[in-house]
Amino acid sequence: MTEPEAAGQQHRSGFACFVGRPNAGKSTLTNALVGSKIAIASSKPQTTRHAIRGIVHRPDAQLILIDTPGLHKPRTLLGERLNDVVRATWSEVDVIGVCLPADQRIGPGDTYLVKEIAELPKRPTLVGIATKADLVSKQRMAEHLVRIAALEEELGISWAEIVPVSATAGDQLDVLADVLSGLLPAGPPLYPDGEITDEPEETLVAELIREAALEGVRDELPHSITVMIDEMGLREGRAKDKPLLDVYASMVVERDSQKGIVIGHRGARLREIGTAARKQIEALLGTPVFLDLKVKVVKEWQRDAKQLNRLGF
Ligand SMILES: Nc1nc2c(ncn2[C@@H]2O[C@H](COP(=O)(O)OP(=O)(O)OP(=O)(O)O)[C@@H](O)[C@H]2O)c(=O)[nH]1
Repeated sequence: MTEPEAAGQQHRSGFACFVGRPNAGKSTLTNALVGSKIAIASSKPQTTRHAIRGIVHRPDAQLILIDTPGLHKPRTLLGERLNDVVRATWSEVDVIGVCLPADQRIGPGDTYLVKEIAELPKRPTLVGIATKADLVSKQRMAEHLVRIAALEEELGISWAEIVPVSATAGDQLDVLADVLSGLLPAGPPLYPDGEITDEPEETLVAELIREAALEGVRDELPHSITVMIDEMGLREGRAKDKPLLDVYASMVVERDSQKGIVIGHRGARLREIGTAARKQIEALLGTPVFLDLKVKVVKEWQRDAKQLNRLGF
C-alpha cells in the first residue's frame, strides 16, 4: 500500500496548463511549482503528444504541466497552426489555470482568452490564479479577486477555485499545488519519480537559443525566427571528466533585414546571442558547450506549408 492510500486518500494524476496574456507570470509560476531541477529523459510521453514543461511529484498526486504557445490573432499559416495546437491542448488537459496578474487590470486580452476557453466543446476545470500577489496591496488584491469572480457571469464560465499567488516570493504556492492536484482524476503516477521534463534535449536547446535570440528584439522579430539544431553530440576523444558538447545550430529568419538584426553590427548581436545561449545550455545540461550558430534566411517560412513541415511545425 502506498502512503496516501494508507492515509485513506486516493492518488491523483493528470495534466494542467497555465494560460494568460504575455507576461502574466506563467513561466515563473511553472518553474516555482516544478522547482529548479530540470532532469532530461529521452522517453516520449505516452499519454499526451504535447510538450511537457514539468512534473510536480507529490506523495498524493502527480501534476503534469503542459506548455502551450500563446494564442494570437492568426495572420499566417503558422499562426493558425499554433492556435490549433493551443486549442487541442486546452481540450486535453484536466485543469486550466488562468493567470491574471494582480498588478494589471483585467482587460480585453484576458477576456479574449477566457472566452476562447468558454467556447471549447470539452471544457476542462478552470482555476483563476491571481499572479504577482507580492506587487499589490491587500485591498487591491481583494478588488482583483472580485473582478476575477465576476468573469464567471460575464463570460459564462465557472471557477473551481480562485487562488492568489506569488511565484517570486513563494507565497501560496503550496495552496495552488493542493488545489490543482485536488482537481485531477484519481489514478497512479504516469511518469517515474525524478523525471521532470521529457522534452528531447534538442528541443530544449533550440528553445534556449531562440529565447536568447529574441531577448531585446521581440518587437522586431515576432514569431519570425525559429531554430534548427543541425548537429549535436559529445566531442569524441575527450577525457571522461572533461566532456564537451558540440552544438551546431541555425537560426532561421524570413528576410534579409531580419538576418541583419540577428547578426548585428559586425556580428556583435550574434556573439551576444551565442554567449547567452551557451551559458543557458551549459546550466541546463551541466556540460561545457561549444556552440556554432549560423543565421539562415528561408523566405516566408511561416506561410509555406512545405517549409513548415521541414522545420517541424
Ligand atoms: N513581482 C513578481 N514578478 C513576477 C512574478 N511572476 C512573474 N513575475 C515577473 O513577470 C515577468 C513575466 O513573467 P513570465 O513568467 O515570463 O510570464 P509569462 O506569462 O510566462 O510570459 P510570456 O512568456 O511572455 O507569455 C517576469 O519579469 C517575471 O520575473 C511574481 O509572482 N511576482
